[in-house]
Amino acid sequence: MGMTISEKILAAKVGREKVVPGELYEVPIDWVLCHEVTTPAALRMLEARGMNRVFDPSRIVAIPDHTVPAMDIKAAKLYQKLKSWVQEFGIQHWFEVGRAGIAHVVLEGTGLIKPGETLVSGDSHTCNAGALGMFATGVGSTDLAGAIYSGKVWFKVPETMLIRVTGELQEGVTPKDLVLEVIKRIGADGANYLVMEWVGDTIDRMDMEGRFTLTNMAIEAGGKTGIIAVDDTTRNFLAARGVSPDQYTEHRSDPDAEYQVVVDIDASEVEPTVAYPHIPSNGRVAGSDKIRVDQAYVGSCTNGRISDLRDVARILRGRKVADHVRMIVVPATQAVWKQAVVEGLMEVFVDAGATVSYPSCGACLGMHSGVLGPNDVCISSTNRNFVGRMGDPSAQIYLASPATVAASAVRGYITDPREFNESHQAVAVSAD
Ligand SMILES: CC(C)[C@H](C(=O)O)[C@@H](O)C(=O)O
Ligand code: SF4
Repeated sequence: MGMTISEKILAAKVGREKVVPGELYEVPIDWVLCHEVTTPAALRMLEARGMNRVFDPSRIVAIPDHTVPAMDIKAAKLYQKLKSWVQEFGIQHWFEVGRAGIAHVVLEGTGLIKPGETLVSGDSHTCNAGALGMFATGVGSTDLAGAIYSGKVWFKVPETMLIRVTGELQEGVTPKDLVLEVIKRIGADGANYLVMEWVGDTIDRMDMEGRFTLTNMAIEAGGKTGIIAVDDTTRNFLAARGVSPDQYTEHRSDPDAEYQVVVDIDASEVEPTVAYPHIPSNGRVAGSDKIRVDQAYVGSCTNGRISDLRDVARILRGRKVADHVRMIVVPATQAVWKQAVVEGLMEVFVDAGATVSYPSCGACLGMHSGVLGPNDVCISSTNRNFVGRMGDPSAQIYLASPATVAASAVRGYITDPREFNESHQAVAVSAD
């Protein structure tokens, strides 16, 4: 029996020919990502036990992102705790506020993390990096403390769910719609402790940004992580960041690898999908119901990349956000922010009546820059719509693609973005 890509990565790391799902291993970790929300607790755990050390300062990446620039004194203290630790231990990869953004998106583009490697962080969306053909997963503060101290984490080798996607996505339908459709089909616990491995010609044609959106949301189906094998798209993405193939190991699943379950998706049947409150698996076709929105939010580690901002600008260009809607666009990183300036997207947002906020997690987790009030209705390009996630518990969060968020902002109610497709517009004009 062959092995899956994730089994091969774990086997290589523990120095064995083969690993089998269910086995427990202490796995060497190549990279530990630290942000200011969960790392301080791990550090305090180590300090309390007189174990205050780091396994390798060159293998730790520290990026404050959730509560920065600090919006209150508590946040300022979390940031200070992370930064003083970075300075004390000479953590090599420190990304200061103003030189970074959302940690997962910053990290994916650094050229530090590479195919075949292992990555952990005290953050559930660490699975994002799986699109680079690596084993990346979120851990709790205790495991994070262990990883910082020893460079190792215990894992039970997970089984894998194969998601096979074939065919063309329709115009106006994006990877976000695809992943919301998959989570709708399998359920919010459908991939519990499974690796979600994405294959098929749709994935082969997808750019890295779309692939990160897919692997990012593995945790929303309970997945241990998401993963996509290396191909030319991955190699070119890495080459653009100065990383050549001799610097990493490409693993791929054997044809006779064993999967716990296989999910087949015809991409051409996927529609713009909106996850209704209060769970990401509650998907329905965008525009099925006329739902008035108060806030339209574009950002997060799922959908705050430049291609997402382009999708939004395409719809907002020459149009206005509806009078009763406040629209907030949050570029995921400083690099995305700058690129949006260069491409003139910022002007489009401002002209349309949307505001732009600094790169951070912002309102994705109800921290700042767009926290929802009682009964607010928000259409959001983020990844979770749990009760109270973005603010008041009575607020309603609808998850969607950036295009759907933009279309809904313009109309003032949740709208199918295909209404803004060029072909659709042409038909509308000729019918006039
Ligand atoms: C703050 C952090 C622990 C949390 C996570 O683990 O995912 C956050 O990033 C989130 O998206 O809910
Ligand atoms: S952007 Fe949202 S989902 Fe991503 S790490 Fe930040 S809070 Fe978590």
